[in-house]
Amino acid sequence: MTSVVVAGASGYAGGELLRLLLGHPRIEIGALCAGAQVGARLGDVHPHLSPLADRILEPTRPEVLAGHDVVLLALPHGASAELTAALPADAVVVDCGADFRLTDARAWAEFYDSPHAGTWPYGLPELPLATGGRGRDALRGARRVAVPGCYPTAVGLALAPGFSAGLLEPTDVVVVAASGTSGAGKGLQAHLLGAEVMGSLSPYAVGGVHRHTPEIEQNLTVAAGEPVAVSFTPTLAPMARGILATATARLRPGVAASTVRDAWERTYADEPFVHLLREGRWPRTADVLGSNLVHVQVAVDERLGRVVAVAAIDNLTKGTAGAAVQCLNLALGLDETLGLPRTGVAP
Ligand SMILES: NC(=O)C1=CN([C@@H]2O[C@H](COP(=O)(O)OP(=O)(O)OC[C@H]3O[C@@H](n4cnc5c(N)ncnc54)[C@H](OP(=O)(O)O)[C@@H]3O)[C@@H](O)[C@H]2O)C=CC1
Ligand SMILES: CC(=O)N[C@@H](CCC(=O)OP(=O)(O)O)C(=O)O
Repeated sequence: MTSVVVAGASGYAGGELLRLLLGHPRIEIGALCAGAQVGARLGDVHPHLSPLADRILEPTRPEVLAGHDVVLLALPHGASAELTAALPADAVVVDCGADFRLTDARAWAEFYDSPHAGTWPYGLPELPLATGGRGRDALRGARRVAVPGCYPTAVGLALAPGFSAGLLEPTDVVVVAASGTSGAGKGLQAHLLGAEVMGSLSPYAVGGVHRHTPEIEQNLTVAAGEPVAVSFTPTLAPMARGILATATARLRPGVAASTVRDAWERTYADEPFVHLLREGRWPRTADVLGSNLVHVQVAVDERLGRVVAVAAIDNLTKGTAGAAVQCLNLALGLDETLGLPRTGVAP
């Protein structure tokens, strides 16, 4: 068995990590670490995790994290670099935060307003690379992994097939995506949730300023092999979980609708978690809840010569914790799908 410590165990992403790890056949759950809630019973923080109810939250210190084979970090941005520096080089560290996702230090400084910690292998196994192969090629055996942001996962998987097949113009990409409130973490204020979020759809970070913009561009640039620019607008939706990303891009001249469908079919034919829906069916957040699935659909707006691609994920599963477990599996040389649900919860 492989021992795993979870830092940020009292948060939403930490709770989802533990839910998945409880069903993983090769993992033994070690220490559960937290910040302000150190000393609390896990059952009081996450009542849905009954098998771990009597476990006590421990401080997030290097000496508590060390001694485990795998360290899963689900902490606020900026906390990972110092902690990781104190850990053995051969421990597998998988970071759900943003600190090590971007390759461009200038983009990091612009969007995060802090020094760039560095770049780790990027945890999107399905992302087609311009050089051939997929993101997973860099994750097998990795000792450090940066788990993607939830919006970049949905948008990247919606559009990457068109960019890697050279079908789309790189300069006119528009994305609008809606997220459930758990995307904001437990810190989202209760009065906002009750009075203002529930019962309304609310755009935020409008005008190209959301910090996932450079990460979305980075992923599509990797797929295209040339710089891709994206106009991205996120929206907060009155639901606990789920992301629905709707992305449109201009087709290069002369590209036929059948070529578009073929590119998406070829890209996802063998992907265990990406399900390209039958033509005419559209992704819905409810269909992927609690699973590591990505539902994708694509259509051509023939009048305007644009592709419209839609992806749905559960932001806490494929958008964070499921991706972390998928990367952990690859890093450890295990079957990539171990411990990861491929069925949702309905209704
Ligand atoms: N929610 C989502 O959909 C996604 C989240 N992520 C990323 O995952 C990470 C965690 O997010 P999320 O779970 O939503 O956030 P939460 O706010 O729900 O949880 C944050 C966790 O970090 C702990 N923590 C906070 N400050 C410290 C500290 N100084 N030292 C030790 N522990 C600390 C908290 O512990 P305590 O409560 O005890 O203080 C809590 O366990 C973030 O980097 C986030 O960006 C990534 C993709 C999607
Ligand atoms: C609804 C909501 O607020 N969502 C978060 C994204 C969560 C995520 O992916 O997290 P990272 O912070 O790890 O990049 C946001 O827009 O900031």
